[in-house]
Amino acid sequence: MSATAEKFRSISPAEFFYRNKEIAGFANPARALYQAVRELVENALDATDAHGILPNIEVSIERDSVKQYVYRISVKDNGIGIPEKYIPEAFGKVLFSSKYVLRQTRGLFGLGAKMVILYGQMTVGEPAEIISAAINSRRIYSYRIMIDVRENKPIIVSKGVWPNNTGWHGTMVKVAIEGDWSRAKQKILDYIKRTAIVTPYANIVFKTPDGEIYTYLRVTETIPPPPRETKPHPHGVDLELIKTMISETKAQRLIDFISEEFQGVGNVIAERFLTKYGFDPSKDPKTLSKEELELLVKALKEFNEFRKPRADHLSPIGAELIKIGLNSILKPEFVDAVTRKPVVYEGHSIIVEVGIAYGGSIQPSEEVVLLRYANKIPLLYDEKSDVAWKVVSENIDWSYYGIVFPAPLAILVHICGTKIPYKGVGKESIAEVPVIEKEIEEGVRQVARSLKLYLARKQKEEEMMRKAVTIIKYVPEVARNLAVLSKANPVRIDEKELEMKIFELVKHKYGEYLNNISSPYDIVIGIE
Ligand SMILES: Nc1ncnc2c1ncn2[C@@H]1O[C@H](COP(=O)(O)OP(=O)(O)OP(=O)(O)O)[C@@H](O)[C@H]1O
Repeated sequence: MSATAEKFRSISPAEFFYRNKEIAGFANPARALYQAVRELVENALDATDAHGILPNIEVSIERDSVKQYVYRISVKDNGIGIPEKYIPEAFGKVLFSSKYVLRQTRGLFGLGAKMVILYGQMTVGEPAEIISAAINSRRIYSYRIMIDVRENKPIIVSKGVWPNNTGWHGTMVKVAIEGDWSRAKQKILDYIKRTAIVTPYANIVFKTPDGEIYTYLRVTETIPPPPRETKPHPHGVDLELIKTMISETKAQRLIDFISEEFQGVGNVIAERFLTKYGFDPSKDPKTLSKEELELLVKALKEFNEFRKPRADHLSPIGAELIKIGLNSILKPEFVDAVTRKPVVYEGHSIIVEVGIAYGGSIQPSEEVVLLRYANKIPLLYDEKSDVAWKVVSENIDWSYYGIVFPAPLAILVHICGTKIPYKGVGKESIAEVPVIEKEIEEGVRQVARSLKLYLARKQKEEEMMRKAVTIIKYVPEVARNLAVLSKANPVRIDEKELEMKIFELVKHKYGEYLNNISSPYDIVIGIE
């Protein structure tokens, strides 16, 4: 038997994702349509709110009149735009991004927009169109682009330039892909709605292939402080990172390298650290041996006198905005939210935020309605494998908080940070990292306690109301009887007047529960 020789070759990142589109969320036409909208909307939001611009986002999906499986997606924003020289690669080279820095953005992998274009190319074959003007650009550029999968580079099909007379800035991306609107519709509508909940400062207009228009208008002009780039924390480094940092640093002494390139390290601490572990502070970091580098990484992770990672570069939504968002979209009877203090995960700060909404327009259901977010991205798939699901369904005993299912209860969990432990590049669920799980649990308990107080107060009010109503119910009768008895009395008593007098007495005692009741007759009708 003759063995055939194995054929070896390497493939480009574009080809890898072309072959494995499922791992990026493009498993079938329905999922792909959802994922495409998501990737483009997230880029639009990153280009606006992460730069302090109040977002105006227009999303449209149109069905091709002949090929019914073809959908044309267009997403337009008023963001910072893309400098012309980067447009082709930003949309035509897989793993090309402006977000490979330590900054809290929705985008992370340098993949999303390219996957949409690649998927469109595989299923429909039309080039994608990108129209963009960077801030202060005197021209608007338009590129029609395809991706050279083998070479992982953009193919520019055509290019246009216009004068930017109105000072417009922003980006519009148009791409045709195979989709399945009927199966994706609910998820896409949910996605847009959940995005609107955490961006109450955005205008979002969504035009569906059925000709419906969903509009989420800005309800506040308050926008979270934009995220800022930060430096790595010593506890988060590994051998590879330290090598890169050393190759890029301008510092010529170890002490300068440690104090300048890391966050949370001043000169004094850097010196104490280096002395403790026997490093010469004036040594050139570029001359460290392999063994010394290994020792340095171990020591950086171990030394516990560095300041904790800072979190002022992060951009949490904030409890007030969460409450505004939940109120305006879910219209509940009760809402509360909390932004927890930062915690540290592998040398990165993480902030967990939790919101709660109860009653009102929320439909009672057998389970908590869980609204999950990471860096302001709504996560809709793989709910059951997410750490937040574990917390609300396993760790919390809701009966302790006075909740009996079915209940009209929604919990919002937002995790933000420069490193999020997503379970995959599709960014749909978050791993069960103990420190994050604990924070979510504490946050949920905090807002659940506030709901419990509200429900207890409401129950007491209802009891008092019932009591007052029961008493008042008899007012007319007691008054009549008193009037009859008083007939023997020479002084004439007006029956009506007496009823009102007794009613006023009762109202005086229970007045705060009887705001809408001005006469005993209102009650008699109302209570049965
Ligand atoms: N609407 C937009 N406005 C401004 N810049 C954009 C826009 N869309 C994309 N870009 C630029 O193109 C780059 C590539 O986008 P892409 O969606 O491929 O990856 P990403 O957003 O960096 O990461 P991820 O794969 O996690 O979404 C972005 O980093 C950004 O610089």
